Amino acid sequence: MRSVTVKTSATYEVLIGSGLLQKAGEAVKKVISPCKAAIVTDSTVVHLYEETVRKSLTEAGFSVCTFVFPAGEASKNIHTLSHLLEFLAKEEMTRTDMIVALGGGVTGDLAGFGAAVYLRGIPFVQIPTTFLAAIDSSVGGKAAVDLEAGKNLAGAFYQPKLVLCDTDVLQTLPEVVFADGIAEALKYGVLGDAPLFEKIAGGNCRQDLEEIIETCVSMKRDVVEEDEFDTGKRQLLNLGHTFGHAIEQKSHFQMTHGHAVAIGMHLIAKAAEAKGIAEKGTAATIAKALEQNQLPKETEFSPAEVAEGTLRDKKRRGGTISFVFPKKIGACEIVKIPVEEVEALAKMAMES
Ligand SMILES: NC(=O)c1ccc[n+]([C@@H]2O[C@H](COP(=O)([O-])OP(=O)(O)OC[C@H]3O[C@@H](n4cnc5c(N)ncnc54)[C@H](O)[C@@H]3O)[C@@H](O)[C@H]2O)c1
Ligand SMILES: O=C(O)C(=O)C[C@@H](O)[C@H](O)[C@H](O)COP(=O)(O)O
Ligand SMILES: [Zn+2]
Repeated sequence: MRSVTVKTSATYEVLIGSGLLQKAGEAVKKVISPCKAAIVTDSTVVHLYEETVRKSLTEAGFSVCTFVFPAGEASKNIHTLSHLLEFLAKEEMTRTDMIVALGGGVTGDLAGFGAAVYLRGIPFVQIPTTFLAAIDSSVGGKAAVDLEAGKNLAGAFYQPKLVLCDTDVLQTLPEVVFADGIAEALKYGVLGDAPLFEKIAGGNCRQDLEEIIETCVSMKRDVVEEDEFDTGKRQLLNLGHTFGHAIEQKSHFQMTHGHAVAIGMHLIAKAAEAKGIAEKGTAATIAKALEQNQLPKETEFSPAEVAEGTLRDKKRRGGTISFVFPKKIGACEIVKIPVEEVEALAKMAMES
């Protein structure tokens, strides 16, 4: 088993390895005394892993209730959050009780936000079950729901007490969902680790899962420890997300996050090359890696539509929006773009 320690406003362990679901109760008990545990999970994961986690928690002395919501991004909204909060209240959960987020990034973001606001904050644990959640969303404390107006527009920074990443559960992931995680893993490669990018681009990442998860989580840990509240360096983790989030919102959240990030990363690499920021060939290298992993690289939306969605990005400060531009595979920089130039940038990205 591997372990990464994250030291932010709260300090916690990310445990990565096989068989962790069965040991969840004992692992959680080391950081939270036996109490009432609300497992939050979706309509797919509940049938796969809820029983194992429930049994393990019960054997360790926790009493368990379960909140289930319909799987998918379309559930990551204020209505599901409201149902979750009413459920917690009905279950008479108190400040010493806890939430266990069992699922992908949608579950983690929703449950984390619920934990942050219910009674102004109760403890929570992340048990990621997608590759994307394992390498990215379960760590760092960003919790949110989408608004119709845009992605993750209501949320909080709220760190978990523990992250249990059981690599066995990734075996049941459909390839298309696994590919969502590959898009975020490629992001970590483009941001700062060219060998990681090469390994993932080759399309064999199911073989080195533990190592890849540890590498990505460690990179995220380094960034989040320096800038927990997203005022500077952490914005680098938004590579591909500025256009990507706009595409998700324009698709009414039908396109998955990882697929939208894949397109966003390719588009911004093309724009960076056209502006002379990125080394020639960077966008083509990213395009090839996406193709080899069955990920999309272009959008049907127009530059005007993408630009319109982009204006709601959280990196907007008054008249400018910060974009993350690749310089080459393994290095990126943040550049402020005036709001009125965003459509031209999107056009440059789509037409080059
Ligand atoms: N908080 C953060 O830092 C952060 C980082 C990256 C992404 N995110 C968010 O994460 C979300 C995307 O997460 P996701 O890609 O995990 O999507 P998801 O949670 O919707 O999971 C994808 C699908 O896989 C199913 N599933 C989950 N685990 C499974 C398993 N082990 N076997 C079979 N099926 C399984 C789910 O039921 C779902 O249908 C987006 O909302 C995105 O904004 C947040
Ligand atoms: O943790 C971060 O910081 C990230 O940016 C990771 C992203 O992969 C993730 O999708 C995040 O939720 C996007 O953040 P947002 O602040 O733009 O909503
Ligand atoms: Zn993301």
